[in-house]
Amino acid sequence: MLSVNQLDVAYGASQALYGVSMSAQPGKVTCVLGRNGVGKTTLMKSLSGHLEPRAGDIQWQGKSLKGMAPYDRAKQGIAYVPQGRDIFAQLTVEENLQTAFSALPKSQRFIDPEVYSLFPVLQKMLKRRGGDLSGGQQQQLAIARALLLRPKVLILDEPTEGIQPSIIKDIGNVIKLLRDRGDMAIVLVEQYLDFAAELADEFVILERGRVVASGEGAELKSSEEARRLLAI
Ligand SMILES: Nc1ncnc2c1ncn2[C@@H]1O[C@H](COP(=O)(O)OP(=O)(O)OP(=O)(O)O)[C@@H](O)[C@H]1O
Repeated sequence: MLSVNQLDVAYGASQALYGVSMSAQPGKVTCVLGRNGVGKTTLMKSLSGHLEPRAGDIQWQGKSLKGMAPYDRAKQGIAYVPQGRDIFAQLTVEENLQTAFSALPKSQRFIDPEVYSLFPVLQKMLKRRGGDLSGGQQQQLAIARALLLRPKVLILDEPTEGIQPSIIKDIGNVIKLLRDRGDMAIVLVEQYLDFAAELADEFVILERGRVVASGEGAELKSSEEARRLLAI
């Protein structure tokens, strides 16, 4: 289990998270929801090791991740797909996938064909440059690259942002499939309540850096409070 306990995170003098606690379990999708600027990305960057909290702790399988760099967290199986995707525009799709290899032992440095069965479009585009892909295809590439790490925790920061509906549906199906395998904890940041409600087993809602609601995914669809907190 990934557990976040009383996390405070600040950018210099400006505090972005206040006493945030949450957990994510294998075989479940945990959705982190909230409007723009409430601290969702700050929380994800703290999980991935790109930001070090001012107070509180993050534990994976009972061990603190304090001070552990993103690269070492990736080696521990914590994979992060950032908002904006971070695809290398000048590298081909294949080369983008291969950038995952540096965090893998030599025996695992190959592109698992499963990635192509999850995202068939990538196989067709292996020699195309990352920058020539559509936003949706780049998102699929970023998720595929993270999956090559054989993650135990998969962190997806707004994978649906700016993406056409058919690809959103495909990404939703992949998330369900990965969840149903039972060995991966998925943390999904979302702005769209309907997409989140369809996938969430658990949820937390942030407002101004604090957790203001949490519960079982099944409650999300009918939750008036969720609608109020997420309405623009
Ligand atoms: N690099 C930074 N330096 C200073 N303040 C920052 C920085 N990044 C984010 N913030 C501030 O921290 C707060 C939380 O931002 P964050 O990006 O985590 O929110 P978010 O919920 O992910 O928003 P969005 O949905 O727009 O991505 C905001 O007030 C934001 O202005």
